[in-house]
Amino acid sequence: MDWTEVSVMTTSEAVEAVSNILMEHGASGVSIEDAKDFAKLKPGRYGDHGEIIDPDDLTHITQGAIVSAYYPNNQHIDQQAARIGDEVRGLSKFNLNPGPAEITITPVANKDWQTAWEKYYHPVSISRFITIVPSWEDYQPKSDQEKIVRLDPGMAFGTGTHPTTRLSLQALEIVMQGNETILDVGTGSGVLSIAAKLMGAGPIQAFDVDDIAVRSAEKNIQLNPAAKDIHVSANDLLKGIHQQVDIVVANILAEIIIPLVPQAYENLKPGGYFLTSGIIKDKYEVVKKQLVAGGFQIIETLRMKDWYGIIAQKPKDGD
Ligand SMILES: C[S@@+](CC[C@H](N)C(=O)[O-])C[C@H]1O[C@@H](n2cnc3c(N)ncnc32)[C@H](O)[C@@H]1O
Repeated sequence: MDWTEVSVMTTSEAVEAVSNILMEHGASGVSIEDAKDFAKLKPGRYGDHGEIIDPDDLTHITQGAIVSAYYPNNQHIDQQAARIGDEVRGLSKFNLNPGPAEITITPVANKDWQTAWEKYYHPVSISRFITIVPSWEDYQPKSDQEKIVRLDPGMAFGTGTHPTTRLSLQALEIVMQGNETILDVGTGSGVLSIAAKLMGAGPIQAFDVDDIAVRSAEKNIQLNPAAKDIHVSANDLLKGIHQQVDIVVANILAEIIIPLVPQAYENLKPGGYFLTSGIIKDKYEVVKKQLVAGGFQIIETLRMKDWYGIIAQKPKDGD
């Protein structure tokens, strides 16, 4: 498989947010070159191979930062890179300086990357019952209880291996008992909706603001016949949606979860759960505060590496 490297020229302060944007677009990891890191290097320190380092001898950028990610080639990469650029420039709304936000696209046709891709997409047991299997892998469940989600993530986020997806699946497993109605906001590859269906959910509606994600989720639903009645559509969060469901699940960046809080509250039955993930450590307190201010009770916090997920509940009548 051929790959494309997408690099973003930004500022040191925006590195984390830009990395999140690249991950949201389906990257499995990012590499960061930050001028600040080079500035911290002291002459005479030992390098990885025992050599003495003189920072002046290293080729490096002298200002700002470059965040790069790799995506499998597809015909939408130019549009996707343009959207990444727009989102990076949009960081100024959150008082983060995006810097030049210049995007560079470089094709990478390299066998090593192919190996990395295959290594990354082996079947992965994501929770007690759910195993995610790449659509091209032959895999037989090891027990009757093991539920298989077949996925071809393409350019949409949601291979199942990212900690934020795992936290969302764990939260679903904790609250679900069967037949719940669910709204999946920011469905990406559709992974959470499909897994929820296999865990016995009732009607599910999945939304994503990105048309590529909507198409990817629809394709993945077809790969999983048990999930064929999931309804996917393009929508900005839950704008214009007025329902009364048992669960709203959203694995989206903290900044985007905040405007979703009142919409989720409105769309939940009393006693319904709002499951949020995609919350990086620094943003956990802010999101928690917004949930409480929005009327939710915090039931449980889940954590994996630097990522947090929150199980919040709309109070039952009389609570
Ligand atoms: C981190 S990915 C999560 C994908 C998948 N649900 C998972 O858990 O792996 C976040 C998704 O939210 C979508 N998204 C971002 N902003 C959104 C918005 N305002 N409304 C709906 N979806 C949005 C992105 O396009 C992306 O597919």
